Amino acid sequence: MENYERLEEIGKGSYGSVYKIRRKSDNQILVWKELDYGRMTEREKSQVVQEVNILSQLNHPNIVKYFDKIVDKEQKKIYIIMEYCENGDMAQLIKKCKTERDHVAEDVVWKIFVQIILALKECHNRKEGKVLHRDLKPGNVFFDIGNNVKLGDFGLSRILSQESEYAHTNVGTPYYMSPEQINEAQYNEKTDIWSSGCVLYEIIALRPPFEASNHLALAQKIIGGKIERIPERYSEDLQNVIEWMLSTEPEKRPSVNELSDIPKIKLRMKERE
Ligand SMILES: CN(C)CCCNS(=O)(=O)c1cccc(Nc2nc(OCC3CCCCC3)c3[nH]cnc3n2)c1
Repeated sequence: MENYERLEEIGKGSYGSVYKIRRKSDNQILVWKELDYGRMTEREKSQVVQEVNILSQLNHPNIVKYFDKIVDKEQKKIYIIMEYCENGDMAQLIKKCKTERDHVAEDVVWKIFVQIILALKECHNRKEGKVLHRDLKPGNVFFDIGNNVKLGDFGLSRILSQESEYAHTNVGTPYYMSPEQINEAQYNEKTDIWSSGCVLYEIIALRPPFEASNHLALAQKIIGGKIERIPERYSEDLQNVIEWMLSTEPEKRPSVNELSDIPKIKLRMKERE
């Protein structure tokens, strides 16, 4: 802890507080996420260790970098030290576009989309075994100082295993819940594809693909699978890829490899090599 100076709180995740910190050795600005394991079962604690180990192995320009962990036995807290993304999260960008009645230009949408797919490719195609994000949403897509996309909180959401009370604290509306999750089927990489489709839709339409005033109506819309066409200014290509990602049946959704073969995506991936 003495290696770091705690600066201001950035916000509260479903697992605990997120602080901006300064590493004293080189004045680098980072963040730490506090995880209170005081009320966790032995199984949950071993899951945290396992998830943090996976996080430490993920090394990709479009995934928030994990640096270190500090275990405070007295306070029963784990501090996960990660890369700080100066330009905030996509939820803020969407809010800004809405208030300024300004849309994100189509080529910017493709640039963001390509980086999300590159991050998912790193995880879904990982040779030591695929890693699922499990909680993709605008609040988990960050931008660094160069406006590069950084997917955050990989695996952290799995740390909140279903039975732990933490998992139910994030009381937000489950806009991004996939049909299979509603039917309590198994979560798999196609579920990450679904939520990425929801994120993409929201950057474009500045609202989620499915909205309702209560969870039941929302679930019916999600299972119904009908989505309004994205604003006319955006191309058919964009509409088609979103519809493909939001197929109600997981098998019908594209894998990250199939998405990478779409010409407009393939082209931009080459540009980034
Ligand atoms: C309280 N709200 C208004 C949000 C205010 C704050 N906006 S914001 O959009 O998150 C924001 C603003 C500027 C910089 C950053 N950088 C940042 N944030 C992280 O997590 C944010 C945290 C995630 C869980 C929920 C709470 C917030 C990171 N995780 C790893 N690297 C991170 N870099 C974020």
